[in-house]
Amino acid sequence: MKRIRDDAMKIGLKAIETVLPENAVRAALRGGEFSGRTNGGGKVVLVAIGKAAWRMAKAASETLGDRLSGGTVVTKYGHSMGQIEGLEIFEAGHPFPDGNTLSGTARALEKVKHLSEGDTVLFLVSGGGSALFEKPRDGVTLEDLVSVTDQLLACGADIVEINTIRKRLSSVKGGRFARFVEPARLFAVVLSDVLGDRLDSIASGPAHPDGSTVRDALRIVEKYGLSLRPGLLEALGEETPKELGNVSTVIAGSVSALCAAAEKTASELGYRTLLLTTTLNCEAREAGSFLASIARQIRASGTPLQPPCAVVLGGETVVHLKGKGKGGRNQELALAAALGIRELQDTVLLSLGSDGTDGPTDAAGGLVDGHTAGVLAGLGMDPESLLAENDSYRGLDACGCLVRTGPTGTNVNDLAVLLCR
Ligand SMILES: O=C(O)C(=O)CO
Repeated sequence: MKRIRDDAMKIGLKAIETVLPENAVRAALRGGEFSGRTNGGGKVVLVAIGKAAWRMAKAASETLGDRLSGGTVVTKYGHSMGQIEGLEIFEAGHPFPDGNTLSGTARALEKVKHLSEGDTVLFLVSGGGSALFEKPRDGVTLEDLVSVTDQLLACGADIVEINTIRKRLSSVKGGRFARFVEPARLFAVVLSDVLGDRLDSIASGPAHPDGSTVRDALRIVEKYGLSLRPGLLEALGEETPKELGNVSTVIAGSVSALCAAAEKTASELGYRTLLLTTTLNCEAREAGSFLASIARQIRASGTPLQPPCAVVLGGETVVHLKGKGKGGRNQELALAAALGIRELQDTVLLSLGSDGTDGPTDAAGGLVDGHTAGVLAGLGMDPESLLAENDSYRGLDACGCLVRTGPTGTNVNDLAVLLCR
């Protein structure tokens, strides 16, 4: 089993490497679209927002050198790795915006305020941008934003719903930042952490026409019984830009790129590949059992693929916590799969978060095989009880099946790879 476990790790780590912010930004800036846009001269001013902002900005600064006329980076506390020549760096609150969010954003706006038609704003966007890039709409306070974010995070709303509300309380979200920089052009490089790569939802879409409407926003308020004071309801009633004429966008990293890279390595290692989905979004343990059923089918009848084969999935599963244990969605998926592939030879399942952090643990996910359930039983642990207690971390740790990568610096959802040799 060692060889196939090693193959799974190679596939997972190489896939993450492909979507590291540095690689993603360099590839986007070397592409013809950006060069074509900036060849005619004019200033290029950088604005980088999100958890990967520092690393994206560093790569842009190294790639563009003195073509950059300064800029601003706003990232989460602890995510800056020092000064970058010519750029101002702010660290700020996440998931709740704070005073630094507002001052970092104000500086960014200041620098792009008086640009002209031949100038370009290089806008580097990554997950977390909603909390880190903010200028509240007139009449909306920082305290309002914190209270609304708090309600939205607690009520079970998904990221598209959460950001539908955030956009309307903001002067920079929902396409309004792109309007602000007019007549300059804006070139956005986006590292997507939203399933389906909805550009109007990633970081609340500061430079993308907003696909959501006032009606959607009001429906969300009603659905979750949000308590908003009248001034905020008024802000929700104002429509966001639906068309922008000054923006080009490249999605430089996403779960699709993560999966494509996994398929490529698997195929180089001699596996037939099948990309099953890039929008996996169900309960983690159900995804694990489903993948185990596919493994059994492959072993029994060579369908849908003959071994050696790799089935690749991307997305983000959910866990509805019932127990008091410790774990994460990837670990729970792996543990459920371990039960289902019990005693299958040459079969492994890897599930890991591309950011290197799975739930409130130091692991990125789990790597299990046909022996894992038996090993757990030998240690006196019952996989079913571990699952019932949401205690996947303890079980996988005990049998050496946790994957620890440390923080990877990127964040494009999760990857699962089923390998059968
Ligand atoms: O809106 C955000 O900040 C997210 O993390 C989703 O992109």
